Amino acid sequence: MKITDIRLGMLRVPLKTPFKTALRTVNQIEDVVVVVETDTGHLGYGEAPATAVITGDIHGSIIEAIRTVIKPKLLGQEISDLNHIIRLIQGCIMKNYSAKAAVEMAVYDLFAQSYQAPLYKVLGGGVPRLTTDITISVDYIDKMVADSLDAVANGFETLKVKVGKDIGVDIERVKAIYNAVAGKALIRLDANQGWTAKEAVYALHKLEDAGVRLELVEQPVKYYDLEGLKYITERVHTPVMADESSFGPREVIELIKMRAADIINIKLMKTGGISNAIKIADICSFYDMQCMIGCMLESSISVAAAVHVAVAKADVITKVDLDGPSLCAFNPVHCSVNFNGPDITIGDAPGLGVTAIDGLEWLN
Ligand SMILES: C[C@H](N)C(=O)N[C@H](CCC(=O)O)C(=O)O
Ligand SMILES: [Mg+2]
Repeated sequence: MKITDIRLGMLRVPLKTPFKTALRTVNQIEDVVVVVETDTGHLGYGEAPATAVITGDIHGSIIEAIRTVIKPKLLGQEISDLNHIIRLIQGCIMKNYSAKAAVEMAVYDLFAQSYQAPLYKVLGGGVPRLTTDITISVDYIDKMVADSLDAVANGFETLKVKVGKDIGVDIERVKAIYNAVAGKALIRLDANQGWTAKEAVYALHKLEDAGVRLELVEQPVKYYDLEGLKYITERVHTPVMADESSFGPREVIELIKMRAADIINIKLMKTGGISNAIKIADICSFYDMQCMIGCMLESSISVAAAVHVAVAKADVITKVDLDGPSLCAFNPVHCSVNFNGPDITIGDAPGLGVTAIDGLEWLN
């Protein structure tokens, strides 16, 4: 099975409601889709969102990195030489993690198809079902409480509550949601770098003293502020998770050595794909550190890839934030991973099991 072409498309899907974080507001998913074609007629699928404020990637850079750098290296490569192809993808260009992730997952898709097995089986197997949280966008307190109650009514038992705006209002936001969903849902916070270290310790102590039990707090401070992350981790009971501070294995090793965080959020768009996600999971497993698997604003192509990784690494990936498809107004991707509210299941189809994508606009 040899690679004969790599085609690109754009997939746009409106969100049910605007997605609002401390970093940005978004109304629709707008992702580059990668289709790797082979001489056997098999197709491998990948997807990359342009999350400029986190990864630095924009549509133009993703498209050009794939078209002009990655694709020429991959044409003619034999899918069974997976490790060689991974080295080509990871070594041919600095950074550009979303572009690498999209192409790499399409190659993994083909590799698993060549064994006629679902991807998670080729990655080591596991129980093909997960439960995801859902994001509650940062907003007026009443709106966030209403959104949280809706999410609980729709079966979600973990809420990822976005904060990181005004520290005083953030404390009130969390208290109001906690009281509204009392006992019915676990709450994890994501400040998306919006607080200082001192603000984070102040807010978390206030919440802890008020009896608000949080599962974790994600990326309270700027991505580069590892000392700040460590300062918080040492002072609060609530577990601290690194998201924007941790991209690849190098950052994870540094965070572990510094003891700067309790948990790592693995996202394929930060790691540059499945191969580094697996390395991070293995590093964390070795150091008895838990991981979350997360996503950007992604549809169910790339989120399906993350689901397969999470299932195969379930011993260490104990937390799941794969709500991209749940945030969409509809699911245009026909795929063997089924997203049904909080419940995610994988079918028996080989690879990622993508069979069709409604509304895909071809770029070449
Ligand atoms: C969608 C997911 N639940 C999430 O919240 N991801 C964000 C970044 C998403 C974005 O801005 O595209 C995160 O964990 O920071
Ligand atoms: Mg985050």
